[in-house]
Amino acid sequence: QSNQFCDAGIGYGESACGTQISSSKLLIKGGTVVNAHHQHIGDVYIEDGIIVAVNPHIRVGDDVTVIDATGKYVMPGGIDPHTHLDGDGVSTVSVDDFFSGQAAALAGGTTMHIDFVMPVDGSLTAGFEAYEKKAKKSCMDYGFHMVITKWDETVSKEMELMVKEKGINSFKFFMAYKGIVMINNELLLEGLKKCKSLGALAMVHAENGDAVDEGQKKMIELGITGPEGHALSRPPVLEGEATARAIRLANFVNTPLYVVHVMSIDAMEEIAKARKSGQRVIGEPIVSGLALDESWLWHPDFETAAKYVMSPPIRKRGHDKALQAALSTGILQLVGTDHAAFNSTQKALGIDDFRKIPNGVNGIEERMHLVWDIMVESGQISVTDYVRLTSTECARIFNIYPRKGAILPGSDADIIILNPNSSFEITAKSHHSRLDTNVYEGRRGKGKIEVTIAGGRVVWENNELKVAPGAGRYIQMSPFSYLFDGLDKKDAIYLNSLQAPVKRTKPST
Ligand SMILES: NC(=O)NCCC(=O)O
Ligand SMILES: [Zn+2]
Ligand SMILES: [Zn+2]
Repeated sequence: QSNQFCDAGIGYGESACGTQISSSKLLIKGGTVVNAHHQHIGDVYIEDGIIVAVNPHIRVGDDVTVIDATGKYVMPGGIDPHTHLDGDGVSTVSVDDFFSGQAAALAGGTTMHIDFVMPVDGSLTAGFEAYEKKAKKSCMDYGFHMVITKWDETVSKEMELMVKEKGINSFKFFMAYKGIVMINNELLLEGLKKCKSLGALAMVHAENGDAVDEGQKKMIELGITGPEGHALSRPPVLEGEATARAIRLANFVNTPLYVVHVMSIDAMEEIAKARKSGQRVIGEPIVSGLALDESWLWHPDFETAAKYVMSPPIRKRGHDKALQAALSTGILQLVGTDHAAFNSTQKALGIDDFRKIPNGVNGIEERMHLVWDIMVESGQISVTDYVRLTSTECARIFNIYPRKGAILPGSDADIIILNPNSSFEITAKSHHSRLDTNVYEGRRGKGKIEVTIAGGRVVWENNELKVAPGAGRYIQMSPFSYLFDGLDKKDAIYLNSLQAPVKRTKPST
């Protein structure tokens, strides 16, 4: 398999890179075109990066590049709602930047991702500018969420600026990582209120950070310093508690909530309960939570065990199956990756103390294949469901549908062609991430993404990547997605119910 993209580490320029196929007119012929609500056999015609027509038979001239998709699925490119490219760990920076991470994504059928911007010294503006710079080398489209780590008038004003001028429509709050980025209930409440007023989606990393801190100290006292201590120190109950708390506070404020990386039955059941009661809560499992179990953390080889350290931890067998079932029944709505790539040398920072192992696993390249294999091949979901969970629902939640997440006239030409009769194999040797390891090493499955088209250009074909830095665009996302529809009515009903204060007589003296 050729690895034909330019490596930022060895100094690249446009001329050194594989050039992206330049034909501005493409016809994808005879495939099964799948959208979230419908599938049919047909042709897709693309001009200048936009889908122009989707019809049973489209005739074109000689100047059009034709791709035969007979017997294959033609679907919207994946959108990964949760990545950390070029991301700051506590003591080290992840190895995949906006070029290598995106190249890997494209090889795996993902054509857009939404990354988390960390503020710089508490400043959202400085954080945004830093990520704008990091993302200059992008070879696919991307958007940003913004992390909130402190609260004051400046942060509140900057949130407004991010939404009104910078195209950000979601803010993330860490309920864990005590002493680093963890926020308390008071800040979470302020943040939820501000999000509501801006029509921005509040997102939470839901673990009880105080209890995690306690759990970590206990493990070290017991002499459990290896990667298994990571799982033992932050059990599912702490994820369930924080998820429940965030859900209740969002309910109190009457604003939608997005729970990132749902890893446990405990958290999933809180989301199920809230959704059943009518609350607008979105649950995002990630591919590692669907595909792996915690037993790896007990592996006798440190390097092997450490590569599975992420937070919340990958759980015991049984949680994976429950999360899959929750996806198939609509309790959970979309799948992310939380791609945060730290290599073996970086993971070895925690050789004597699991608390120092950088948190994060790969997934940006593997998500689309694994979700197909685990969910579609197993018969748990339909092909239309697959499109919804990997692309369309993300586009809807972050208000970029139908520009993204659909194969419709007028949509961006971000498309994959998947051959259900072919197979994939995952290895660190052949993957496109800069990581020297892969948590899915050796995994095989059915269904292979043979072609990826991003912005109307064929960037992955015949196991070859043809990408160039600078081709990706920043996608601005506007506030007030469908999740906000009608919320004001609930507020009005509540306010009306307060209009009749109780008339009390004063006690006679
Ligand atoms: N998840 C993880 O372990 N690392 C990335 C940061 C986060 O999302 O918590
Ligand atoms: Zn997180
Ligand atoms: Zn994350």
